[in-house]
Amino acid sequence: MTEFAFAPPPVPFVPVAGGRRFAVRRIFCVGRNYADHAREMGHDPEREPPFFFCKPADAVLHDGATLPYPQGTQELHHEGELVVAIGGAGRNIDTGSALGHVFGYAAGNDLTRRDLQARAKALGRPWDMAKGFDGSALIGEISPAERIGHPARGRITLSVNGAPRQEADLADQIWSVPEIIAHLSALVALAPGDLVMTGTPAGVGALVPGDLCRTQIEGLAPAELRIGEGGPPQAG
Ligand SMILES: CC(=O)CC(=O)C(=O)O
Repeated sequence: MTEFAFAPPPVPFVPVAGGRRFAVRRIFCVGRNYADHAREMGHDPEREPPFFFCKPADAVLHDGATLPYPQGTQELHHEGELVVAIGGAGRNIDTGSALGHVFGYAAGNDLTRRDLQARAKALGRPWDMAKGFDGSALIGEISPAERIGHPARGRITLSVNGAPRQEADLADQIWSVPEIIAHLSALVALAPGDLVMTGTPAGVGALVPGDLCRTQIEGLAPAELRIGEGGPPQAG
């Protein structure tokens, strides 16, 4: 058998409640999925179909991790989000069967280098370097759908050092989880290991070294990270 030129990298994973690991394949993110957040970013929520961007699988950060303040930015922002873990393959999935492709749910934080994003938007360039940097995808422990069902409503909050910054209800999402899966699977074939970060409510804001940032969603394990001084990410 032909050998690899170097040892294959470790498989990124997210812990699952009860002890297993969810191997991460890809991370998709939905943009502007809460009307109030779309408005705070200067957009009209009524007229826009969902759009997607990606983060690398190895951008995953576990609950309890310290993220050294990322390089290349002066404006690191938090975005608390519901994360959907895909457990069943499919494309062109209809909304009626979409939930059958879901393995479970987690709380997460779509960390964003807002200054780089603003520059990319102004120049009509991709968001990859604003959204897909090392440690940019905090994903909390996954609760399997077979245990908790499929949360269509419930409080989602994000706090920094205990002070509330973001608060909404999952029912406020413009596009529901089945609709997101239907739209996304019309663009790519979904597969077990894919994660979908489903968008953030209003109230995004800056994080600085020393901050403790916690995303909490009713019925799910919280996802927390601390911001450290600059340097490579450290495991949780
Ligand atoms: C404007 C954004 O940063 C998009 C996004 O990540 C979200 O709405 O969530």
